[in-house]
This record gives sequence, structure tokens and C-alpha cells, in this order.
Amino acid sequence: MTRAAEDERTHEYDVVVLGAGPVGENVVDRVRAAGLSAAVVEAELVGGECSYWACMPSKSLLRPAIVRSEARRVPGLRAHAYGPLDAHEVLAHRDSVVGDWKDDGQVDWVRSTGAQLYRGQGRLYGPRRVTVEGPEGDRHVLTARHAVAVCTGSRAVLPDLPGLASTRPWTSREATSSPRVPERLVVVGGGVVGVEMATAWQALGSRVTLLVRGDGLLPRMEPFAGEHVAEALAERGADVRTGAVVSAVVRDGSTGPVTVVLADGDVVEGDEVLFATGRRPRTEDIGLETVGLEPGSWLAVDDSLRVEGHDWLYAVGDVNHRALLTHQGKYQARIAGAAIAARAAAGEADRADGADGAGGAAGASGAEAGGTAAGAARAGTVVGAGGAEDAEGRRRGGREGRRRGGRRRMGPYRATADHAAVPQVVFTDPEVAAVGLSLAAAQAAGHRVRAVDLDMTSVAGAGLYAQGYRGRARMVVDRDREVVLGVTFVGSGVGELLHSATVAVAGEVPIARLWHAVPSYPTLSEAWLRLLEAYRDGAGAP
Ligand SMILES: Cc1cc2nc3c(=O)[nH]c(=O)nc-3n(C[C@H](O)[C@H](O)[C@H](O)COP(=O)(O)OP(=O)(O)OC[C@H]3O[C@@H](n4cnc5c(N)ncnc54)[C@H](O)[C@@H]3O)c2cc1C
Ligand SMILES: NC(=O)c1ccc[n+]([C@@H]2O[C@H](COP(=O)([O-])OP(=O)(O)OC[C@H]3O[C@@H](n4cnc5c(N)ncnc54)[C@H](O)[C@@H]3O)[C@@H](O)[C@H]2O)c1
Repeated sequence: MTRAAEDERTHEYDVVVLGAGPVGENVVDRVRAAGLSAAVVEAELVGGECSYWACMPSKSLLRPAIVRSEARRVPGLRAHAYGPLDAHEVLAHRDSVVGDWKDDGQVDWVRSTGAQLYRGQGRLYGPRRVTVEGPEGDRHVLTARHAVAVCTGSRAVLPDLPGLASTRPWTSREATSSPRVPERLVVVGGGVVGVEMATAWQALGSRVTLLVRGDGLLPRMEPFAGEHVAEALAERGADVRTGAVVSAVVRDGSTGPVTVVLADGDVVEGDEVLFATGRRPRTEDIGLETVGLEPGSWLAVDDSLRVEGHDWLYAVGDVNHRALLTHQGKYQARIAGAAIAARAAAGEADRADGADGAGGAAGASGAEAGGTAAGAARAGTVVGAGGAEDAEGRRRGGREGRRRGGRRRMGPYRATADHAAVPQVVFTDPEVAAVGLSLAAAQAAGHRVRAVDLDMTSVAGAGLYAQGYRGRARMVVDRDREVVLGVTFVGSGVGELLHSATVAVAGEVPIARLWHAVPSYPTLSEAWLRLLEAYRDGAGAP
């Protein structure tokens, strides 16, 4: 294409967003709400991995498994909940949940925001410029007056085993989109994808072998979480093997069974093998080299989600490797959108003021709540990174400053929750719900802590929820500040309990105040009461 032709297709926007997954969509939403013009570039489906090959299809596969299992423990229903799941119906429902892998609805939503959607592979092309190679060979050059936000997500990693690709292993994509239930499924990896997909396919009728190279499942969580999930999977017929290191995978012909060879010489046969062995960033082909960054790398950011050393470049969601979760990426997107809008409004003043030292932006507290760029400009002065809240903190002076100790100050332009209050629900049977730091993580971070544990059967609501309820909870308390650093619940229905813990951890609610948050009787929430009692009575270690 000649330079002239290229220029004909050059378009200028305030903000250009690369990737229209849940995170890119939320950046668009926030910057449009602030009155900025925006373009978003999508290479595959608007809605991203989460909508089509991750959260939504996986949870639609898991929901029937979990409900059936709970119904089997509720008197009066038990007899009706035996027998197999209707796999055909479950898969058809999954297909409808993902819109049959069509994105019309989400495209309509993007258009309703007034943002311009470009289909094709987007690549950085020097500072503030993005090229788009469209599906018909069309090419566009987009320039961003204020910011480019890279929201390109992550993809599954396959281990470096000779000939693995030719055996056509499943990754999370196939595990969430398969049109049929394999008779035998070998799952490699005991992280979240591994345990959720083992749970789903086992319930749908597959004979599952779960191969875990370490000594337990869900290794980043409290150890009892993985123990409960492993025990339940085994009771339901799955073969869970720890210390199982895969050394080779061979498929018989193109459609025959798969043989997985372990380092100790053992072999496991299956009809499909799923590698649930982690993620890598989708940054290998997005032009990072044109702005001095390493292709294929995770993009490190400050708390306003800005890439270090580039005042116009943001990396939001999975791609920055802070927390590979949709809700956390959307949180980051709200903050990045607010920061972009506030910086755009403050213009040169922001940069001149050096506000970015602490991830800063102009001090407009309303920007995150949908305030306009003009509104941010009206709020006027650049008060530093934390915006209005920081200014307020300074007014309250030394005492408040001391009470805050080494804590990170919150504010509308800082993704502080990424460091201390990331919630996650693992939709297994039983569920695992955790927020903040595990005991081991809190100790490693140097906190002086006490952890109190609870057998969930001591909660009256648990016995009503399901007969033979099994579960456990742990609360990790900072002994110096008497606030909760982390909570983990395991048991049926605990996912819906998690937000109470997230509020306690993110809000740094003192233990003495938590006593006044009275849980209703007889709900699972009374786990809180039992944990507070255990803490008051001096239980727990260390
Ligand atoms: C099996 C599975 C289940 C999961 N379940 C949950 C769950 O229950 N809850 C939860 O919170 N999280 C879950 N996650 C994690 C969640 O899917 C991710 O955290 C989330 O999708 C990240 O959103 P994102 O927008 O950053 O990236 P993505 O969703 O990956 O979106 C990135 C988008 O960018 C596009 N793109 C990439 N490169 C380019 C380019 N060069 N040009 C244009 N477009 C590009 C992609 O096509 C994609 O649409 C799950 C993950 C997996 C694998
Ligand atoms: N419900 C949810 O919130 C949910 C569900 C699914 C995925 N996710 C997110 O998606 C991300 C990816 O999940 P994931 O399970 O793929 O990654 P993960 O990092 O959680 O787990 C991968 C596991 O595979 C193991 N592993 C790595 N290489 C291996 C190898 N060669 N052989 C055997 N084991 C190996 C690792 O030790 C690890 O335990 C997670 O960070 C998670 O946050 C969230």
C-alpha cells in the first residue's frame, strides 16, 4: 500500500483499545462515559475469551453438576437426582450461553457506546499508533490523542513435549467448546481450569484421570481447599494422581486414543487429553518491538495500569499478569478508564506536575462514577495520584497518616485491590471461595498473623443447606492491626458468601467492628460468627 493510500485510512481517536474482551469493553465504556472518542480493535469475537471459551461456557457446564450433587443431599429430592445428566441438553444450553460463538449482541453493545469497532489484528506501530489488518486485507492506521490500552488477554500454554501439537491436545478452548463428551478424559494440571473441567466432564459422563505434578490441587490456595476438591473428585469416580509428571503424549492415528506417558514409566490412556497448564500473554504479535518492549512478554504496569516508561500506553486485564480473572480485569478497566479521562482533561498539567510518581491522575473523584472529562477538568487541580481521597487524607494530617501505616492508599485511579483483595470462586463441588492472602502468603509477606479455622458443619445453616455438608473456612488476621487479611471458604454454596469477605478485606474492617455485622440465622454466613468467636477465644495458629 502506498503512503498516500495508507493515509486515506488513518483515523484519529482520543483512545484506542486493543482487544474487545470483557476488559477492553469496560475500558471503552469508561472512556466513552467520560466523553472521549474511542476505537476498539478485535481479532476474533467481541466479548473475548471469557464469553466464548472460558468463564461463561465453563460455568454453564458446571452448574448442572453442582445442582445435581446438592439435590442428592436434600431430603425429598434425593431419589429424583440420581441418574445421569442429560449431556445433550447441557451442551445445547452451553452453546446458547455463548451465543453459538457469534458476537452480534456484543457488537451491538459496542456500537451503542458510540465507539468505533475495527475487526482484525491490531498492532502497535510506534507511540500512539495502531495498525489494523482487517479480514479482507484492508488496513487502517489509528492514532490515539491520549492513550492506547492493550487488553489482548492471554492464551493457554502447552508444555514443551516432543510432537505434542500433532496429538491435538485439548486446551481450555476445546474443554469449554467440545460438542461431545469423551468417554475417557485425561486432565493435566491441578490449577483452576484443571479442577473445574475435571469436575464438569466427570459429571457429564467422562471417566476422568487428573494428573498433577505437585503434591496437591489448587496450590496457590489454602492447602485444605485442594484436599477437599481432590477427595470429592475421587469419591465421584475420578482418578486423581499427584506427583504425576507427563513425559510424552502419543495419539494412535488421527482419531484413535491418546496415551499419556508419565516420568515414572506409568501410562494413562484417554480419548482426549486436556492440558490445563497455565497461560501466556497474547503479546507476541502486537508490535511491542516498535515501542521498545519485548514481544511475548507480560506488560508490567503501575497502579493506574500504565506501562512503565510510556505515558500513553496502558495494559489492562490478563495481559498485565496481575490477576487473571474477569472481575479483576474489569475493575482495572474502570480505574484505567478513569485515569485516562482525568489525565486527558488535565492535559499537560498532569505531566508537568509529575503526578504519575504514584500512578497519578488529576484529582476528580467523580470520574470513575461516570464523570465527564470536562467534569474532571472542572475539578481542576492535580492533587496527585489518589485524587480527592488523598487530599482528604492529607487534610486529616499526621494521626491519620500514621494509622494508615504501610498500607497502600486507595483512590479512583489506583488498582490497589490487585495487591491485597483479589476474590476468586472455583466452581467445583464443593466450591472454593477465597479472597486476600492465604496464611502462607501472609507470612511470606512479613505480616504477624493468626489464622483461625472452622469446620463448616458447626454452622446451623450448613446442615439445612445439604445433609452431610462438608466444608471448612479459614480467616487470616493481621495481629498488629486487627484486620482480616484473607478468608477462604470451602463447601457447597460458599461462592455467594465471598463478597462479605471481600468487603471485610478490601475495607480493612477492624475485627471489633465485624462483630456488629450480624449474620442472619440460619444461613451459611454464620461462618463469620464462628470465625470471630474462635479468634476471640484465642484459637488458631501461630
Ligand atoms: C477455562 C477458563 C475459565 C475461566 N473462568 C473464569 C471465571 O469463572 N471467572 C473469572 O473471573 N475468570 C475466569 N477465567 C479467566 C478469564 O477468562 C480472563 O481473566 C478474562 O477473559 C480476561 O479478560 P481480558 O479481556 O483481559 O482478555 P480476553 O478475554 O482474553 O480478551 C482479549 C481479547 O483481545 C483480542 N485480541 C488479542 N490480540 C489482539 C490483537 N492483536 N488485535 C485485536 N484483538 C486482539 C482477543 O481476540 C480477545 O477477544 C477463566 C479462564 C479460563 C481459561
Ligand atoms: N473460576 C475461576 O475464577 C477461574 C476458572 C478458570 C480459570 N481461571 C483463571 O485462569 C487462569 C489460568 O488457569 P490455569 O488452571 O490454566 O492456570 P493455573 O496457573 O491456575 O494452573 C496451572 C497448573 O498447571 C501446572 N502445570 C504447569 N505446567 C505443567 C506441566 N508441564 N505439567 C503438569 N502441570 C503443569 C501448574 O503447576 C499449575 O498448578 C488462572 O490464573 C485462573 O485465575 C479462573
